[in-house]
Amino acid sequence: MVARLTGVGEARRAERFFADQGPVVAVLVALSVVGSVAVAAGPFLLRYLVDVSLPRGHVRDLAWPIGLLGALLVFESAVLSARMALIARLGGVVSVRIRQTVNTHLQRLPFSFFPRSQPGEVMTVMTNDVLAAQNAISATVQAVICRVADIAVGTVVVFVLDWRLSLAVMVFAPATLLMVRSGRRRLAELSRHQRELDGVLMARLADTASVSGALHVRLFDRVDHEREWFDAAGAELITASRDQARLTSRVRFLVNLGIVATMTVVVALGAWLVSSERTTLGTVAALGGALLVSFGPLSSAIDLRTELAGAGAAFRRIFALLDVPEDEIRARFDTSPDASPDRSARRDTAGAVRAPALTTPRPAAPGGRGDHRGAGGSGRGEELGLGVDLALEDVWFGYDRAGAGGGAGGAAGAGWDLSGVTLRVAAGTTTAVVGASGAGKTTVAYLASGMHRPQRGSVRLDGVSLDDIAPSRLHAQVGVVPQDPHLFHDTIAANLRYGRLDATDDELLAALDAASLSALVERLPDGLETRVGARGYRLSGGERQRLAIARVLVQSPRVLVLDEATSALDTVSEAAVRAALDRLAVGRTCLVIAHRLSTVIDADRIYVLDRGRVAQHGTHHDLLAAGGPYAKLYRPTAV
Ligand SMILES: Nc1ncnc2c1ncn2[C@@H]1O[C@H](COP(=O)(O)OP(=O)(O)OP(=O)(O)O)[C@@H](O)[C@H]1O
Repeated sequence: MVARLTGVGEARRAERFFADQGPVVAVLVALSVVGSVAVAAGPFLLRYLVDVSLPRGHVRDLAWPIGLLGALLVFESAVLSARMALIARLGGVVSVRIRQTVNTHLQRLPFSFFPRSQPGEVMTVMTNDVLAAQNAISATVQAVICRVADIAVGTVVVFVLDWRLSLAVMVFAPATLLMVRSGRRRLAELSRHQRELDGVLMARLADTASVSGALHVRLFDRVDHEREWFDAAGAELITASRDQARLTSRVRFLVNLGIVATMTVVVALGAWLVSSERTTLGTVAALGGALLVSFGPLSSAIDLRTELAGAGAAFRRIFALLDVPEDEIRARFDTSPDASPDRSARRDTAGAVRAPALTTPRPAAPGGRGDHRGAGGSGRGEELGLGVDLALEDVWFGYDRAGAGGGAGGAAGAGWDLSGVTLRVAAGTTTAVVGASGAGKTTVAYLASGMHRPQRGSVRLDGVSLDDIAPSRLHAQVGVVPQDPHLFHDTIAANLRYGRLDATDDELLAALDAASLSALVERLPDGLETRVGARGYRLSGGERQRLAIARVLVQSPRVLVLDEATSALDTVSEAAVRAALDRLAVGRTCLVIAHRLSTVIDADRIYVLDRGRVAQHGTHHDLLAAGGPYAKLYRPTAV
């Protein structure tokens, strides 16, 4: 229904968002029929009033038809407001459904989607496009259910009143209807343009109004530049909406012209029929009333057309987002009820391989209750130093190949950011990855934590490929402290519980203590319940990093991936972060991405990356003694 009206094939898919709203639609249909029938009685009463009551000239003969007419109008108004309330409810349900579906889909997307997407793009879909879709669905339901009833009943009434006059209407009305169709393509084009501009505007706003965006706008004194950019884009948007309004009003004028022409013909023909006593004055008056009931919906069809043209572009964007393929591995292990009807990655539970046994006990969280996920042994104070080993085996990865289906094709070195990397971190040991900027160190961290999947080769935990481990299980085992840890705009406690939802306050305090943050939290007025501000900007850089470390302490994983960013900190902060990291690393399998060589001297093994390849590996002393890339990298820092 929506598809045909919008002229957008994808809109058919939107019908699923209100597929279970059958009862509401049924009540709407019933109300519409009742309302239209009530209105249909109006013209007959009018005819009686003009042809019978008025000539008699008695007040009592006028009173009851007028009273009944008034009562009918009141009844029709009540039906109309009930109808509007139901349509609003339907629209509300639909918009929430669309948002839920998009959100479910977003959470199931692979991480690689996000660095590629424009900031604010998703928000525009969630706000503007969902609103346009909601309005279109409400307008369509209104048009299709309610107005069809009005037009159908109106047409019958017109025929019953006088078939000759209604024939005149039948000749002119289709021409009026055709006018509604005029300018449809141009209107759709303008709507699409307007929506695109809107999207660009919102995306820029999301970028410049984010904490770091706002900081950089001010640091580079680009306040006027941003304002001018926004004003120029706004002016373009105004032009687009003015063009749209102009086109809509032109179509509306043509339609009104058609209605006036029809009415004129009806009045002229009616006058002739009355004067030649072939019909009564009351019939012509009643017919005029009935036509108003039928033509009213016709002229508002123009607004519907505008609404739907905009919705076509909105649906296209919503479904473009829903068509981004989900993370196949997550889909394979997902056992939740399928909330998204648009899942493109099929679930293949039969193909799901069991996760590794991972039976070795893992280190307990500081002051914590050990392994809470039943993935092996548990308990405070259990033997540390045991864990799982982590290995990258002949891993090939290219960002520009990600999402393109990977594949084995492509010559070595062409478009690969990692080429044939093999790297092992024995259980309970620390392995460091070093290399020049852009060598691929952070990419190794992404692969080791399953954020990106290699196109060739494999990443293994205890010999089991990450592809065969359910994401929930994998992320319980592998903790990551990224280069720029994200804190959510929530309390310290909530941020820490991102590590483990059921952690007790005591466990949180113990983790904060291990990260040397106890003093800070004690100083804060609301303690654990203090909000850290957008992205944690109410904390210092070092405090943010230590809070991120404490979060991973709460998570208490067996494998740790640390993408160090201590170079951004002053010496005191760095020492505090380093101490927290050391405490976090005890007894765990650690992969340290080192941006400063001074931090890796004690690592059990060091891998030197050079343009995505392993150039050397060994201990600090072996590598120094061997000369080569490591010695070259180390020397400048050893001064
Ligand atoms: N999201 C991305 N999309 C495309 N290319 C990327 C992306 N992220 C990184 N790269 C590219 O991959 C290569 C390796 O990047 P990576 O971030 O792993 O380097 P790094 O060794 O960690 O560098 P640094 O020490 O400067 O952080 C670089 O050439 C980089 O430009």
